[in-house]
Amino acid sequence: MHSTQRMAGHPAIPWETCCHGNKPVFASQHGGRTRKAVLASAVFHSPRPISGDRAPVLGRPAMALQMPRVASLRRHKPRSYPCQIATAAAAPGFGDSLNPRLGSGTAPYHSNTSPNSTSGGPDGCTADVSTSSHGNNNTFNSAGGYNRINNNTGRRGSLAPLRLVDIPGKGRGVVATRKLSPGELLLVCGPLALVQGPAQTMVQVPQQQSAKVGARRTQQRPTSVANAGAIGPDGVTSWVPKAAASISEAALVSELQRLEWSPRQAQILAFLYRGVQEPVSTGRPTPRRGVPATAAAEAEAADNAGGVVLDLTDLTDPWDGGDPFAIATTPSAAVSTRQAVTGTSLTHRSGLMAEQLAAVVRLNATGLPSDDVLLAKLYGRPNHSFIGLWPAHAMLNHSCAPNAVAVVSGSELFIRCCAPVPAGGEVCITYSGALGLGPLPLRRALLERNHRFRCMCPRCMAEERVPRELAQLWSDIMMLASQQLQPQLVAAAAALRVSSRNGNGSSKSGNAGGPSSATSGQTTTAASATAAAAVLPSLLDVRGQVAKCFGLFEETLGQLSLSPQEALWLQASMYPLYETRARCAQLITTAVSGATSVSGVSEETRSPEQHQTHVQQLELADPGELPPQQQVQVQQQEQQQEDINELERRLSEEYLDALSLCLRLQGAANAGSDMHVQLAARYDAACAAHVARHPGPRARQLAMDARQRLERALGTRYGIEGGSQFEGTSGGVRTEGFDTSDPPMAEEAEALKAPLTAPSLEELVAVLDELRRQQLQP
Ligand SMILES: C[S@@+](CC[C@H](N)C(=O)[O-])C[C@H]1O[C@@H](n2cnc3c(N)ncnc32)[C@H](O)[C@@H]1O
Repeated sequence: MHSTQRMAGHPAIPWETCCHGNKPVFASQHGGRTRKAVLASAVFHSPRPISGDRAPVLGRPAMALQMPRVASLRRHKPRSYPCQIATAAAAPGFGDSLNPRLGSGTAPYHSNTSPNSTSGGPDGCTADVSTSSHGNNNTFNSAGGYNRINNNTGRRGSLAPLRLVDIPGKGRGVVATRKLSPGELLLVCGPLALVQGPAQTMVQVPQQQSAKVGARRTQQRPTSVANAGAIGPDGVTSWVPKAAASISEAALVSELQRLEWSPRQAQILAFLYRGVQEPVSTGRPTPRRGVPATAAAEAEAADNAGGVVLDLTDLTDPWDGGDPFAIATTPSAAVSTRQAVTGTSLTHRSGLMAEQLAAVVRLNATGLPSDDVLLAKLYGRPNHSFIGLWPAHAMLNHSCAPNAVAVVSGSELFIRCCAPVPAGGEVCITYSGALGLGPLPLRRALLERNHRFRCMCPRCMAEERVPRELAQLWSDIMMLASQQLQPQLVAAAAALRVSSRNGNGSSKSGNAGGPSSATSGQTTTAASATAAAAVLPSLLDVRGQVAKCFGLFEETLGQLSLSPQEALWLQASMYPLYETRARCAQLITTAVSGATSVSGVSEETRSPEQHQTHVQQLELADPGELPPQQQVQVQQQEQQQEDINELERRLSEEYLDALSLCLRLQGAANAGSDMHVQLAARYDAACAAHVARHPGPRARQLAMDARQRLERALGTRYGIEGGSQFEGTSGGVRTEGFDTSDPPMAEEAEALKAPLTAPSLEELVAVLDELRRQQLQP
């Protein structure tokens, strides 16, 4: 099981001496005490080369790592496509969607990705902006108020002072005319058209095995931290319904063709189509993908939009309140894009032909395997896969360090600020989903391929300054992590699952049966402990390699002159490595727990009656009254237990540290995404389990810190009623900055509070707990 990949020139590392060749020393012939002693020494003496290893100096050949040459990043074919809404949402088959802009946010480096503190800095996209030729700024209240709410429900609209402008090199975009803060609700958008899949009431997470381990352990002793805060044995963290349907762009095109259009909706559509036609000149100009319009259609589209100035507020509620459009359901989704597009070349009522409608959809639509799971649960609604066109949302440009996040709930799309935006700064979302947590070449390739522009956001610019040799080294490290270390972890996790299943079965039979079944139960438990121990060498190997990669990466990062924010962004681009580290630490914790779950070979071979007597002796007898030989035995066992507890505490802290760093990186580059929230919830649960098992001031501090970070992540995505991190917000609607001396505005602000009241932290945490309980169910 040992990997042969080692850092060149590094001496054998101490823990290798604990493994005889490739054979684990934890084989059953070792006595319980011996096994534990070896186990403790193996883990305690594992290498700590994080800062100790020499880093290559700049210019040194990048391949300091001995690893198989792997396909270059550029040739690496991602398994799924980015989506416009930052999310980890990945559902089986969704990546097969015909829509290249849709699909899961699954990171390409691992078969399943887990889904980061909300420390994401300002986007800095303060590009020279000029007032839009399209924008009608009359409705904007320069006193700092929101724009009008133009619908019957009083829900949809622009809630912050935003302005639609022309941004050089990007077409149109949205800027803030005052400072915005994380958690602030910016836009509540209604769709122009929406296709939803069938209702999904079941939220299934392929993490059950890990959860079962947790359930079993809780019967024996306090919750294991590794299981309480699990990233999951396969790194799957998504709460997305399993049966999520794949909906193609074609379904949305059909829906656009089907709808009865008034001139207003036709204008909005033509307005969106203009974005398809306009050339983009950022960086290296790349060809736009817009389908050349026929002269007649172009003239008609121009006519429809011509002279009409649409503002952001005109786009937030295309159907003027309510849901006059019927939400289409999936049958039409079965139509392929080709059929839908070539089958009809009719000019649409908007003046656009089917090809042009398809281009509008391709460039502006958004779809996911599920709308927001947490909100659906909170409001008792089913989830739906969907593809929709929200025109106001479609005005937001992309940044790899987004400062806004979009959340779809039912037919509504909410946009919240997720990192501070200075007055005049551009408000950007990410189009990359989880793939945003990858390196520059990968992000660029995907954006160029799917969206036809070259991203020049501050994060990309910082990463562009990294010397070629280092970029190559980092890319090699990522390849090692994804192509070798992660598969090794997946195999180890599978072996642990099997061992825990055996252990689970044994404890049942031991409880239910008579003496003979108890004996067989103990034997199985011992076997499962041995199996858990057998996984450790492979895990320790991964841990050593990850630590070396980490040392190299962090040291080379230190050689660059970067601001703290830039350093965080670059670390976020190596997220898979950080995640591998956390996962490895988690699995080691689980394996060690499993390996130490029986207390020795002598116990294994005792008869049930002998065992019972022994337990009573240990628990009830005053050690002073025991015969000397037994006193020594009791002391030895107590010492062993202390050693194991200390080992578990250190491993648990190592896991929490790794998880904490992952959370920080999510906050820097993916704040307010569902991945961020899920990870924050896991960190919170893991810290709570840690403090239960290893109480003390440090553990309590960790738990408090985790709860604050969860609150921040939730507040960023959903807004929190009275959240401590979000002073100035009221029910998710920020009232500070509103000119309350203006009576109509104050009224509107008041009216908004009711329908948009944000959930409280308690409500959200209760839903998170409920989701976790569902995960624990077999
Ligand atoms: C959903 S639209 C955003 C609004 C668009 N700018 C418009 O005028 O209609 C997506 C398109 O905007 C442009 N875009 C978005 N983000 C960009 C960026 N960071 N740099 C350059 N172009 C960008 C690309 O042409 C992309 O295909």
